[in-house]
Amino acid sequence: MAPTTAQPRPIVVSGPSGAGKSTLLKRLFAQYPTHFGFSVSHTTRSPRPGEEDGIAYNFVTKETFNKLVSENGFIEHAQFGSNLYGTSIAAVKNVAEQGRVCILDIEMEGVKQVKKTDLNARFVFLQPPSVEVLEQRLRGRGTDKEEAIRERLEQAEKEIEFSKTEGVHDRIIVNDELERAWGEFRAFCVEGVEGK
Ligand SMILES: Nc1ncnc2c1ncn2[C@@H]1O[C@H](COP(=O)(O)OP(=O)(O)OP(=O)(O)O)[C@@H](O)[C@H]1O
Repeated sequence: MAPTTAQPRPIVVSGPSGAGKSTLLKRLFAQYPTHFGFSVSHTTRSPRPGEEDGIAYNFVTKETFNKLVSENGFIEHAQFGSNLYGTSIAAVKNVAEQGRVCILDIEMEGVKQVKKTDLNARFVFLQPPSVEVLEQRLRGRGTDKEEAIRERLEQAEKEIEFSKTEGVHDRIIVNDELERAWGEFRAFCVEGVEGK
C-alpha cells in the first residue's frame, strides 16, 4: 500500500531566459497561494534590516556554507560579488514537509543536480516558439542590455539542445500563445496537488 504520509513532489521549472517562467509562475502563485512554495536559499551575506533568518534567507557563515558544499548539500550554488548563495536539498524538503509543492526555477546545470538527488521531482521545460521569438521577447521586456541579450540567446540554444535529451523532462510546454501555455502549465502543476 502507498504510504499515507506521501509528500508533494517538487516541480522543477526550467527553460531559457525569456521563455516565460516568471510570467507563468506569477499566475500560478496568484491562483494557488497556499499550494505551492519556494525554498529558502542560503547566503553568506549579512541580513538587511527586516530580513528574518530562515524566511528571507538562511543566513550562514562561509564555513557553514562551504561545509554544506563539501557534503553535496546544495542543488546549485554560486558566488555574486563576495557573497555565496545556494539552494539546499534540505530547504526543498522543508517545503514538501509543510505539505506544499516546492517550485524550483533553475537552469540546466541545476536540473542535472536535482536529478542526482532523492527529491523525486517532476520536470517541466518551458520552450520558446523559436529563438527569433525569444529574442523579440527579451528585447520587448526591456530589462537586459544588448550584451546580456546575446549571452542569454547563446545559453538558450544550449538549454533547448539539452531539453531534447531523452527522459530529462516529464513535460515540454511551448510558450507560443500565453493562454494556451498557461492552461497546460497549470494542469501539469496541479497534478501534484491533492483535491485540485
Ligand atoms: N506567450 C507569450 N507571448 C508573448 N509574450 C510573452 C509570452 N510569455 C511571456 N512573454 C513575455 O516575454 C518576456 C519574458 O518572459 P519572462 O520574464 O516571464 O521570462 P523568464 O523565463 O522568467 O526569464 P528569466 O529567466 O530571464 O527570468 C516578458 O516580457 C513576458 O511578458
